[in-house]
Amino acid sequence: MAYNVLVLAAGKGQRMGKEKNKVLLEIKQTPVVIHTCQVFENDEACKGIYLVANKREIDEIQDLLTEFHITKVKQVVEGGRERQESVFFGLQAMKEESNHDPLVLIHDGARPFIKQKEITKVALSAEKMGAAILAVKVKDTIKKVSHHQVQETIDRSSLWAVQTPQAFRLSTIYNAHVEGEKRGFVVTDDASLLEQLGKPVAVVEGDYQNIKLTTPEDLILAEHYFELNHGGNRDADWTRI
Ligand SMILES: Nc1ccn([C@@H]2O[C@H](COP(=O)(O)OP(=O)(O)OP(=O)(O)O)[C@@H](O)[C@H]2O)c(=O)n1
Ligand SMILES: C[C@](O)(CO)[C@H](O)COP(=O)(O)O
Repeated sequence: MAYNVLVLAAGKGQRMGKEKNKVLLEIKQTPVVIHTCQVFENDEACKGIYLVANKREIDEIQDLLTEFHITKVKQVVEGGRERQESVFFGLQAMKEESNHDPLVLIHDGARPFIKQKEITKVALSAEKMGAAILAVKVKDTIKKVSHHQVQETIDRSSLWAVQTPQAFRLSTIYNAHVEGEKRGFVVTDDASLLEQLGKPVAVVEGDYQNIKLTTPEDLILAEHYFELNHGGNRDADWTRI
């Protein structure tokens, strides 16, 4: 099973509240997005990385890719205003370079703790089912709230928290983005486009450690996950940033 991966790094990281884009923050002197790319660089099933970045950060990211020997990057693509647009720009670049219909994994650059096991699981599921996502069962009680009043408690037995990578045939997800644009779909993940078009999406159990670095407290968790996975170096000094 071979695939190309689209790594998304063109956000602003506003919820993180730091001076720089959160995917450029460092864990042990290595930027988050490089940690993410290294996972795919080391996966022999990954045949190409397409990295989507902010226009003003492309040169910095190109230098980082060289410095950290990320050799599988085929293109660094300029992102869009929203994640959905960034994905579409990345898919367009991938489609222009592909002479076949490869499996494509779409992954948040802000999720550096993705593991090989989950990548393989979601890719194999998509190869079989056409589309697959990683998700983990929610652990909290979820309520619908309006004006600080509980409206409804949602039965959590069927609720899952969705992660990335999300995996598809390139033509499937590219066409879904085109159709979604035509119909004015606004989505926060790519599988939603297929769902709204009535197409099936398989769910593969993910790993709770595959967190998306979003708010400052995620950085504390990231430091511990890094130690857990890379040995006990406490070099991740978030106060430096
Ligand atoms: N226009 C955008 C927005 C987001 N992303 C990427 O999509 C992933 C998930 O998005 P999110 O966590 O929301 O990142 P930001 O948009 O940067 O965060 P915020 O909403 O706090 O600004 C991130 O790796 C982010 O870099 C992107 O490539 N292009
Ligand atoms: C794609 C995603 O990570 C799945 O949970 C999530 O939807 C991204 O949302 P964000 O607001 O762009 O971080």
